[in-house]
Amino acid sequence: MNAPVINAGAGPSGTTPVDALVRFQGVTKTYPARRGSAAVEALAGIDLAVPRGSILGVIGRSGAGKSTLIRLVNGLERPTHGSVFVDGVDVAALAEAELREVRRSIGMIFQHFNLLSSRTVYGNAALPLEIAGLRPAEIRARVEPLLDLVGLADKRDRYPAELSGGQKQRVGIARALATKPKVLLSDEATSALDPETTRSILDLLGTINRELGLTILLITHEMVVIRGIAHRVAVIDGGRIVEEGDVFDIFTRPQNATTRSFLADETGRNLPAFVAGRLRPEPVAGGQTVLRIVFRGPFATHPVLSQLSRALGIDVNILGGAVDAIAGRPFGALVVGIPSEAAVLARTLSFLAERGLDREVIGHVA
Ligand SMILES: Nc1ncnc2c1ncn2[C@@H]1O[C@H](COP(=O)(O)OP(=O)(O)OP(=O)(O)O)[C@@H](O)[C@H]1O
Repeated sequence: MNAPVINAGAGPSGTTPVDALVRFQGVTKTYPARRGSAAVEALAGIDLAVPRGSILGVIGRSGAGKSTLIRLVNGLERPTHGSVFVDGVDVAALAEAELREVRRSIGMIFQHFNLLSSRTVYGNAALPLEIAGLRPAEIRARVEPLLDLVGLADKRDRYPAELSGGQKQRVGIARALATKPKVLLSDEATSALDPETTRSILDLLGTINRELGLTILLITHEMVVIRGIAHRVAVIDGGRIVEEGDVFDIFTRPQNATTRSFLADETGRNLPAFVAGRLRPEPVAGGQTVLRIVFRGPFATHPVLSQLSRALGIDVNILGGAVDAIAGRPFGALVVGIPSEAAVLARTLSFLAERGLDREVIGHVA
């Protein structure tokens, strides 16, 4: 197979073919017309690689095509055109019996956990191994360390009804790992959980990725999931990948409108209401020009605003923003007001440019 060369961060400036554990190549999925409803093109022209050992997050709104994408990986759906490779095997070309074999190398966790209420924690985690025909001693040797890994060793004889949502998802993770999969598919696995529990489940998935080297493909509608765990992100909208790249790059320099809207609350892109309501396109005499300044990496911790204020002899008014870390790297987006004189604006923009900061004039206020 001639692997297409794409930039997935695995080599210098995108010149190295990615060692993809999962690869979508020219994938289109059209659900045929049914009585009373037209055909739906759920996915169109998807080219996407999940590099081996990495975590790729796919984010999109409801109906964007996320579930379809993930169901193509385990062969629950077949593409209308194109191929989906899992470790080099085109799952779309497999007969049902071969597909069952490949599915053993794919673990999956779900939004609503999908546990059997009549089975204990141990019984749920052991289920795929029972189905695969392993002996009880082999099953025990596999499941007990997994219950330790997910922090549920002391709950092994409890039933799902006795567990919290986070604990249920930990059982789901143990069950997904039982067959030693090559890839873990996560379908909105934290969407039913509160923020703190979400954090702990994401931490667990991060640990599993690092310690077991497990490749993870996750779909979500929450940017917090992407920033918490993913190395790379693909933004899907209307069945197409509209933006894809390193999480820090996409968070700090989003190019696409859909990406920007997902990021609005995350990274200080939303203007405070008291500014947004007063914004005008033209400068106002005696007023302020409103700028958004993006600090990336080491610049996030530099006292650039006080330097700007001193160098130009102006007041810099902080109107909003956020300073945080994304994928472990410092990042800030601040909205500031400076005196709205053309000369001040020109000098401010060149001051910021000299320091390598991204800057954007948003408008003017009285
Ligand atoms: N089995 C099906 N038959 C017909 N249309 C379908 C089928 N499954 C999904 N679709 C349609 O395909 C499009 C993509 O759906 P999909 O479930 O993949 O999106 P999604 O991003 O996962 O949405 P959500 O977050 O709401 O689950 C939608 O327009 C949906 O209505």
